[in-house]
Amino acid sequence: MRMRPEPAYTHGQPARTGILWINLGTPEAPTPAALRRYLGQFLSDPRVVELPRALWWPILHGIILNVRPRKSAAKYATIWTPEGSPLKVWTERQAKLLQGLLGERGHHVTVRWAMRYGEPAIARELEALKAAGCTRILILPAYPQYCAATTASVFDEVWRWAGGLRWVPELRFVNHYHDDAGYIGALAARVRAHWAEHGRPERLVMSFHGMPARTLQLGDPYHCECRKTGRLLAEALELPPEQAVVTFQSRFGKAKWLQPYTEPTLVELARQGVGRVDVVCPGFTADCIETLEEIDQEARAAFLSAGGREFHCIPCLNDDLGWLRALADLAERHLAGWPTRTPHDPAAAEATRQRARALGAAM
Ligand SMILES: C=CC1=C(C)c2cc3[nH]c(cc4nc(cc5[nH]c(cc1n2)c(C)c5CCC(=O)O)C(CCC(=O)O)=C4C)c(C)c3C=C
Ligand SMILES: [Fe+2]
Ligand SMILES: [Fe+2]
Repeated sequence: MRMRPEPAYTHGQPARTGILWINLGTPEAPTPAALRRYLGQFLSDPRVVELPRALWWPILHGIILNVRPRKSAAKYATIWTPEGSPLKVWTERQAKLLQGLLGERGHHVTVRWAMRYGEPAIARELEALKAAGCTRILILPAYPQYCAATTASVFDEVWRWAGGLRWVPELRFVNHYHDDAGYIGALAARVRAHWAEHGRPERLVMSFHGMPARTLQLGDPYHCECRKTGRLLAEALELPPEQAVVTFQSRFGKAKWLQPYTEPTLVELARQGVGRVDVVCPGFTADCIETLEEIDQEARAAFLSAGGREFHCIPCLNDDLGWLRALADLAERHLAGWPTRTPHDPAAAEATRQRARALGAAM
């Protein structure tokens, strides 16, 4: 194994703790070129498309990366903000707020954020935490439901980075929080706030990102965790089971995906005479193309043209304070045993800086 040389000036520095908040990633711009780069990286991940390379490569490079970037870019253009892609804007803001909340609680931790695909890359942010003296790092994916395609792929990337290090920090990984009481409570409060302003729907559709159906048979807990989140949210809202529906969106490719599918379910509800539906996407902790375009634009149009009267897309958790407090609670539980309330020692830090200067290191 080849290990990169590492600066010795961090030796003896008091242990610092870092948290890396990680989301999926998003294109740099709503353009075909940026989408080709993003989709190329995303769809080359063997955790995402589990086909043999010899079979998948010609399809990806011959068809998908020639057709999809233009179509997807046009969709991204409809949701783009002056600050960039919504997913990136929210993810960054969540990290800042988490840092603030943990600081208020007296924790000396450094929170940074990263994207699994594109920038800021996981390796770059882990490197930054290490350079800041973090010898303990909590890996916190922005996915409440565990899925091999998302959560495990984040872990792969962390291990890849650690594999090239001489001094590997202590690492902890948050696997999932689909049934966390704080997360469910924040979702329920979000839905209730919407209802307080807009009245109640006839059905609450809880739409999660889909996955190929075979991953359920192969042992991925994702489907079960989505169903459980859906059940707990319906219970928290005291909804009778017939008013709450769990569905799966964003089908990709020709294979069978987890069912029921979101859009056909909404069309069927409209045809049955359901006038108003509200859709909430509990698997997305931040609004993104999947919620702002696929649900709020495409699914809305499908429901209304099938005879539905009123369609509400409830915003994701984003920068909701109740949610961020729940996230801070979750982080605190996972940090247990790491002495994060020990203040940073200025004298030791100065000694480290002097040592670095003596070693000629750039600080
Ligand atoms: C929240 C969990 C997610 C799972 C599980 C997931 C699986 C999965 N996704 C694709 C293909 C695409 N997903 C796309 C966007 C996208 N996916 C998630 C989350 C999950 N994906 C998010 C948060 C986003 C939004 C990104 C953004 O920029 O806003 C896209 C890109 C958009 C498009 O071109 O349609 C694709 C493609 C597969 C194949 C898959 C599981 C096998
Ligand atoms: Fe996806
Ligand atoms: Fe989509």
